[in-house]
Amino acid sequence: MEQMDQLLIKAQTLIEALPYIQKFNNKKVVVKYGGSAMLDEELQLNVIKDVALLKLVGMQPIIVHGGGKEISKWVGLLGHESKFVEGLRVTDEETMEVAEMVLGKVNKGLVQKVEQLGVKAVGISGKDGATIKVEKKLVNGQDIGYVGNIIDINVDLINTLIDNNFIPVIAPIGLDESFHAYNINADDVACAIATAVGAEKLAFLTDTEGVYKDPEDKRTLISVLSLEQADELIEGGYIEGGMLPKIKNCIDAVRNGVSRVHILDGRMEHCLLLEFFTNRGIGTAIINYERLFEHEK
Ligand SMILES: Nc1ncnc2c1ncn2[C@@H]1O[C@H](COP(=O)(O)OP(=O)(O)O)[C@@H](O)[C@H]1O
Ligand SMILES: CC(=O)N[C@@H](CCC(=O)OP(=O)(O)O)C(=O)O
Repeated sequence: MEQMDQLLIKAQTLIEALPYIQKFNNKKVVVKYGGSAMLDEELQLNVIKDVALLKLVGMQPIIVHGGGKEISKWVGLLGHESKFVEGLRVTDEETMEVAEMVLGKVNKGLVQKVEQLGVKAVGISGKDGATIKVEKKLVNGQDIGYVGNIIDINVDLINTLIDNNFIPVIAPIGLDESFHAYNINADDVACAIATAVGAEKLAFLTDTEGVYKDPEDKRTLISVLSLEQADELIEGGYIEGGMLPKIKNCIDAVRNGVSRVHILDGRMEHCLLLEFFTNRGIGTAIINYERLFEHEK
């Protein structure tokens, strides 16, 4: 009897997913995968299984990955210390070389895992097909090296891959007008790509439950954040380090028409499936209330 109950729960879970599967059918969804949630191989496989499932039920997922912690590890092994300004890595010529090597390895590792599950994937960086065009990014007027500010996304290659049933897996590297390689914050890439392809949803998988009002107090997790509240949190100094570019990107993506932007805990098993296919909101959703009401009219 107990076994029968468990089977019924499984069936109910599938039924609960049905409206979401219909809603997102043929829709592009961008998954940004980064942080220490990437370092654990088993966790990585679970995240990739979720993305493969999104693909198999008819969505068009695009993975944009980071690898910041892995880059810092290798910069350290070479005897240097990583420096960041407003969450962005100061990138000299040597660091750029390390970043390209590490991100290339991370990229192909993710592709390998998707392929292992019988789903087609192609790993690219923003260099391929001139997908990501950048200029040098200045932070408060400060030159922090080969750090790119995205000025254009060419969606041709991404769309060709999707049209041919591949999941594009994208590393955060771009080219400037003289074809020099630049390191780009992966959150910037996810946001720019989600906007350029007109994604229905953008999910950031990171190493925190979501956004806290007070990062020291886990009870202050915010489930839904309006654009105005997000601006206030930034101005109030509640958002620090790598969360700063993430939230700024969430705000940009929502302002530029991506309907749903979520920050999820990539360390939580199957957080993507729970977010996509159940009524239980997890993590933090960043919402444009005006557009939400427009939708409902
Ligand atoms: N208000 C906040 N709420 C949640 N996390 C925050 C906040 N302010 C700063 N953070 C930090 O931001 C980190 C996530 O950003 P980051 O390390 O860049 O992630 P990723 O590598 O996945 O892009 C968290 O681990 C946390 O330490
Ligand atoms: C300019 C810049 O900061 N680039 C990032 C690119 C990788 C990244 O963003 O990785 P996560 O998403 O895992 O943090 C870096 O070098 O760390």
